[in-house]
Amino acid sequence: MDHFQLKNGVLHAEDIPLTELAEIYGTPVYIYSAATLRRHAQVFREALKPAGRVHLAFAVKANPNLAVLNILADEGYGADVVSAGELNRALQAGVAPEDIVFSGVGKTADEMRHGLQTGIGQFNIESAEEGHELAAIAAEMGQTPAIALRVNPDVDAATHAKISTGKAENKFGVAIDQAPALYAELSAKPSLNMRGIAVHIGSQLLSLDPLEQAFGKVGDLVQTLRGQGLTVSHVDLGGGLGVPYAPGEVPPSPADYGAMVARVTRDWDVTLMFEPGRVIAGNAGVMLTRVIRVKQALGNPFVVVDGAMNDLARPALYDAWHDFVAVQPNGETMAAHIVGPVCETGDTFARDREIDAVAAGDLAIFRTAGAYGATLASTYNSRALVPEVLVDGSNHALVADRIDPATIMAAERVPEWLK
Ligand SMILES: Cc1ncc(COP(=O)(O)O)c(C=O)c1O
Ligand SMILES: N[C@@H](CCCC[NH3+])C(=O)O
Repeated sequence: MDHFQLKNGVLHAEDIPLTELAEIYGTPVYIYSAATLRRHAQVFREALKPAGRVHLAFAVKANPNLAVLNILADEGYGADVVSAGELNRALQAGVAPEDIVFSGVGKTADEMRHGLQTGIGQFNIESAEEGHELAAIAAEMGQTPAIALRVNPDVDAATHAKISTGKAENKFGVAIDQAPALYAELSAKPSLNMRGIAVHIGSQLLSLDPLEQAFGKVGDLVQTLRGQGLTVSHVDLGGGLGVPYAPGEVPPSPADYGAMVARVTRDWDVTLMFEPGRVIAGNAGVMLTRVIRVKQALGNPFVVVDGAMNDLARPALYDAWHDFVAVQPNGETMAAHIVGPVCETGDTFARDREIDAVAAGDLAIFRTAGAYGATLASTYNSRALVPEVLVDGSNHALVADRIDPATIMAAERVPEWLK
């Protein structure tokens, strides 16, 4: 069920009209629905019931807001983190250290120490170099962290090139053919508890086939490793499940995903781990924006909104589609380009799109902005950092301030010698 719905002609977030939220918090602003987050967390968990022993870790990168993480921690989710900053957020939100998985190709020595001091549940290591470095640091600290080796199965996830991670040319993981030798080498290190394999081939996947192909290769690897007398008790299958953005886009349902996972992993006898991000948070958020003006042009008019590429970067980065919907639709439509005020041609949300008719001063939302939305925001063009609001039934609260350019400027210095 969609928690952003029209009631009496006005789009609401749960029980609150978006007109009211715009009045209170200003625009542009991200609005999250707590009910949607909880429901998605529950649906995903339910979908994986047939797969047996599972550990769910929300991919913090998708939406690191502390209020969002609190909700997911309450739903029993651990956290998949890729930096000390994300690790600290997860801890602050109440995620137990043992439920935290540390992924990423570029963990620094300091970040490894921090993870070890904190007692996180698992490091997913992505190279021989990283494995040796972590072994040395763990030995120094007298620890034996649990480790999964992330493999690169060389499978085409059929998603945007910039969010594909499982092809041989991508920087992620160890080539799957090299995994047996490296796994054996690292298993011999007394300071590492080698316990599993991790895989994540990309994000916004719209077909289960590449996932099934990758998981099949991982299953073969598990057999090979066990055949070598090595222990494999955990397999982390990553995230990646897509969400519908554009009309006609139909991603596999969590239930279909769960059924495929259960079928492919039936004989593995491991604890399965998952790192969902977008499927939990994507549809739980919208970006609310106000039309500054409608500029007539040679072709279709430009609808200039007060949200920009620095607030919602996905269209500029990946040519991504986000539905644009008027908060108080009048039943008419118009063909237009939707653009922000930033001085880049790439600050374009849509071209020649048939949208709800809007005029200067009207409110509208970009849908499906709860994942990789606010977290990718910047202050480019000295714009404010976009704020975030959480709605929970008839409650609403600012969960991330609008950081204005003066605050950013206050953190800058002109050296004495230039004065
Ligand atoms: C290692 C890892 N795990 C999990 C995720 C979350 O992916 P998604 O948001 O597509 O579920 C990502 C991002 O693609 C990732 O790189
Ligand atoms: N930022 C990307 C997803 C990146 C996934 C990171 N592993 C997006 O908005 O689609």
